[in-house]
Amino acid sequence: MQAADQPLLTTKGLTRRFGGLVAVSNLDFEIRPREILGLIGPNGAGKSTTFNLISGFYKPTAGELFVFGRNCTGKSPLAISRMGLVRTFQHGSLMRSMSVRDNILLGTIHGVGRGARRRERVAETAEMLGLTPYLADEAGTLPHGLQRLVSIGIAFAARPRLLCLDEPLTGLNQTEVANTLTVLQRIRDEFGCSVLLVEHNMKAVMSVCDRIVVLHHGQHLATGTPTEIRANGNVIDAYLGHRHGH
Ligand SMILES: Nc1ncnc2c1ncn2[C@@H]1O[C@H](COP(=O)(O)OP(=O)(O)OP(=O)(O)O)[C@@H](O)[C@H]1O
Repeated sequence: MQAADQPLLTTKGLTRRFGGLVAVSNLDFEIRPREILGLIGPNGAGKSTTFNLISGFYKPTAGELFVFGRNCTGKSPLAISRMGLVRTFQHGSLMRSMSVRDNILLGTIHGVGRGARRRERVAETAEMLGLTPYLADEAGTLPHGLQRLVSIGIAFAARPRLLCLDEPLTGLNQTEVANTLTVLQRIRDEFGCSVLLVEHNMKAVMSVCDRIVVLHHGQHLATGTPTEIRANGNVIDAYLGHRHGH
């Protein structure tokens, strides 16, 4: 059993090179139970690379990755997702021609049980995300904001302990952003699930995250609460000074 306060994920010296370019350099950070952690940084800072490293899609050039206390360095995406770390993709993960119900059902393939249990899980997930009225609709016909929620629903239907979201707010209007942030808070508060949020919408990150990790040129620049990050001179110089309010 893991101690209640043991980090869900820890990286030690995580490094990824692409030829001569060091996309992520010697990165140490952790994700704690029941927290929404923002991962931010200017374009090219190394956020997506970090995201791909921790979900097993990229192998690190150096360094180690621990998931729930186990060394998972070099493990496959499937092995990592079966340990309870589930991710979404920047451009959505849904099957456009399938119903919302069948999309969410895809997220229950592993570890949920048989038919009735899976259907129950779909209903509970849809309720949680406000998708119940759309269960029979073809996913590709829904407004953009609802499609994003379906993608989150597919990932969350597996009831991960850590849900990793890659720019889930891109292209959403203000109402859709607010709605999605409420969903993320409920996922944390009601299910005790931690969330890793890679996101450019700074206002949203500042409002929803418990802690924020800032990358710059592949290097760790700062970690802190939103208040600490806002006041951090290095962050302001490197990033917020140019992009705050984006
Ligand atoms: N597959 C790859 N091959 C070569 N270089 C890559 C690859 N993926 C990323 N890079 C480079 O690594 C650096 C970090 O890129 P990454 O996509 O991780 O940054 P990011 O912070 O996610 O940027 P953005 O906010 O623009 O999505 C960039 O210089 C990028 O060009």
